[in-house]
Amino acid sequence: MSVIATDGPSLPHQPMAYMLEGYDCPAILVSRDYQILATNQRYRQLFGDAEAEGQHCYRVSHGYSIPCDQAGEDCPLGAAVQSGHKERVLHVHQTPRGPEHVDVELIPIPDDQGQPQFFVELMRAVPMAGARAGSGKSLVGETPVFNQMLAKVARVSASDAAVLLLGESGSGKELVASAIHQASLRKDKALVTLECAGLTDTLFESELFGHVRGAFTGASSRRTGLVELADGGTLFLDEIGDVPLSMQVKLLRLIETGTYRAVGSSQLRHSDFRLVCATHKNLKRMVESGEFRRDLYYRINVFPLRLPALRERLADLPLLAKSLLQRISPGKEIHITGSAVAELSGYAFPGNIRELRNILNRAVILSDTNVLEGQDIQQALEIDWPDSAPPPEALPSEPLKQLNSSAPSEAWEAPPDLKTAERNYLQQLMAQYQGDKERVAKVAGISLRSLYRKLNHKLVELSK
Ligand SMILES: Nc1ncnc2c1ncn2[C@@H]1O[C@H](COP(=O)(O)OP(=O)(O)OP(=O)(O)O)[C@@H](O)[C@H]1O
Repeated sequence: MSVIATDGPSLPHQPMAYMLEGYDCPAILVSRDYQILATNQRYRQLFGDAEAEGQHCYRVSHGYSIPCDQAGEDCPLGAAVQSGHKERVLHVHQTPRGPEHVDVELIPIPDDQGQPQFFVELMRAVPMAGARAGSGKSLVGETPVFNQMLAKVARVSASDAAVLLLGESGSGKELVASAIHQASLRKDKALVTLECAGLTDTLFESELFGHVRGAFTGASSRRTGLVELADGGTLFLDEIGDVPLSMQVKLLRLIETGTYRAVGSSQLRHSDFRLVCATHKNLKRMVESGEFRRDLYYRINVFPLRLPALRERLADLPLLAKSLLQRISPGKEIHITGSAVAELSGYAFPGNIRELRNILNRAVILSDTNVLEGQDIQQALEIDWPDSAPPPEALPSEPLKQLNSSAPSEAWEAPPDLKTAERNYLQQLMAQYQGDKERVAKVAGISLRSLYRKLNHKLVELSK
């Protein structure tokens, strides 16, 4: 344990500082005015900052000069002062390894009057996600909307509740299902996936429940069902909205009782699995129109988790692009310029991250160098829509409506010129990061000076 010395003989927080070593995760003791009073060994091992003590937590963790809530982020300390209770939030912290997601828990320690006097801040790693390219993590992102989703993923993973992942195609539902499984107590058992789209009743039943030999023509041997394989682990039903009505009742019985019969068998079997389902369809509407069983809907929808579309987290584009480029060309360093990012940010991405990956892949193939410029992206986009025809399922969000049409039937507007797309992108980042220009410049991969120029801000502001 390490405690800061203050003037005078007594250190009122010293007994609490000793307590920090009792936690098996990084822990710090913070005063009401955000000063770090003590750190435990685990914190110093992982965050390595011997000089953290005496500094403000917002500077050490985020490099901010003002508390998080004043910088537009959730501040667990501010929240705990208000509530007097434990508060939890997911933040991206600076670490010696670069930015990392941290699940922060703040425990207020009251004084004699019951008012929060000190705070114990526990910081648990979030191994399922990365906030920098090259982190080796499959789930990448750092925008508030991504972090809010991640916080829910981290929470629900610890439970055994059925999760319903809702999101457009390519937004990462399968990846999140895998992250939930990997972070759960069932991680040492199987994660078994059934893609429900396009299955006939017979196929759905035999895939899920298995069949005995001779159950139907062509069943020459016994087949183990996915439900049996998922015993002890997680069953992931992708595109649950595509399960035929006739099969929904069998699924309901399985979920309610954990029991099933293999096709052609009268023997009742049992399987203990955690259920995760996903769909890009509006199940609620399907329930109303009678296409999806209401009772099944409530069974699978214990914990709904909405995945943001890529166009809702455009500020993640540079990070995602860098990370995907590493996956596309392992071992080869491919750089992406600000103009390429600006070009991408003018696009609506109906196919989300999967589509981003395809566009980057195409751009890499088309480019003669290892630097992707705006024109490479433009070319890659044109290959996809040579006639300037709109992607059929394009559903841009509000900020992008001016760039592309939202309804397939509406006339498609050409994207704006590159300069406008670039300015839109930078303005979106400015809004996202509450006007923190240094952060915006870093995220956009341009110098602070270029940022001012591109936003038409007077350079004189730089000296402020
Ligand atoms: N946050 C993320 N960070 C990095 N890569 C991501 C992220 N989310 C998704 N991807 C990548 O995007 C692609 C599509 O993801 P995934 O298959 O999980 O989407 P999906 O929502 O399940 O799509 P569908 O509904 O079409 O099945 C994959 O290559 C995945 O690795």
